[in-house]
Amino acid sequence: MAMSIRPRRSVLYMPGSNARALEKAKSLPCDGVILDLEDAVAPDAKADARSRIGEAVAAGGFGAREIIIRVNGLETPWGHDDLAMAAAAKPDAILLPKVQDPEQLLVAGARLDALGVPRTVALWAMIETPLAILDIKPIAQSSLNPLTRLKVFVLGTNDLAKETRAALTPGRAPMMGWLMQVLAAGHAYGIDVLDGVWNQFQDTEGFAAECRQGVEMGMDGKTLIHPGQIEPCNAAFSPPEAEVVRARAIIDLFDQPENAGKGVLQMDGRMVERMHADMARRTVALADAIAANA
Ligand SMILES: CC(C)(COP(=O)(O)OP(=O)(O)OC[C@H]1O[C@@H](n2cnc3c(N)ncnc32)[C@H](O)[C@@H]1OP(=O)(O)O)[C@@H](O)C(=O)NCCC(=O)NCCSC(=O)C[C@H](O)C(=O)O
Ligand SMILES: [Mg+2]
Repeated sequence: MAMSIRPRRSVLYMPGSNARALEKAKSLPCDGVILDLEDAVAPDAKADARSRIGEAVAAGGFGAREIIIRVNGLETPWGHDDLAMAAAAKPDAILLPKVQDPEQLLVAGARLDALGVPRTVALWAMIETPLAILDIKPIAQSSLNPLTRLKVFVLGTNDLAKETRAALTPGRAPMMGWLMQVLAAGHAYGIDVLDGVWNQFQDTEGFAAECRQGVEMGMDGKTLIHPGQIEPCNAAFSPPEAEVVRARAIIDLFDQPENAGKGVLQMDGRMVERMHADMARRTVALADAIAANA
């Protein structure tokens, strides 16, 4: 059966207070856009930003890009108004900051149900506190309850650095264990995991290295802060053409009638098992979805 997959290679944050940036979102080649009401928007600008985002999302025009609204936490003075705006605007997803307990997702999900928001509007969770890392399995497991609408984890490496006092270094050695824990928990429950942002947006080499590292770790994509990061990020997170060709060959090999009952075969001197055919189907589905959105 054909696998369906939503590319989330490049997901760009835009401050909701920046009208020009919101308009730009309609033409940028990113897979998703996070319209931010949280950290990128000063307290005095939050009400205006909320109205601007509500109007922009309701008006549409974003094409195949996935539209996500990042609200303020429901424990802040702005969170409930943000959620009500997002409920009315119906983006593809609502991103909750600083999730560190399944209860936060259950509360937000129940509120969206009460507001009559269809469950096709997902909840995404920022993982950016030490408690979230320590409790990542129950948070991921809560996605089994449809009330939570949980589909994606977004790593907030800046907040994680602030809260843990770990340094954000090239190579990210101090954080690697935590990031891999989030990936293991997310992927165990079918949740996509998006890497954190690279702050030094003019350092293109450092950014490319961090993208490559994210791919090797198993990230589904990366969150971005500047339009200049989109194309290199898309390139890094797209399966290379040679890998797609090989993936199609593995699928064809297992589809041959003479191989129907076989669990292991050889191709070009390499062992391939049915698990490799499953991985190949994912690669092909991702490549096809990227091509369909191009
Ligand atoms: C980082 C920036 C403040 C840099 O802004 P600026 O100096 O204006 O950049 P440029 O002059 O190079 O901009 C060139 C043009 O591109 C537009 N632009 C810039 N950034 C964006 C963007 N994010 N989305 C859309 N368009 C953008 C500029 O308007 C210029 O356009 P034009 O005038 O037509 O030429 C800035 O890039 C920025 O604000 N970035 C986003 C910051 C943000 O959203 N931060 C919050 C999310 S990060 C975070 O919180 C992660 C997590 O929670 C954690 O804890 O880690
Ligand atoms: Mg943060």
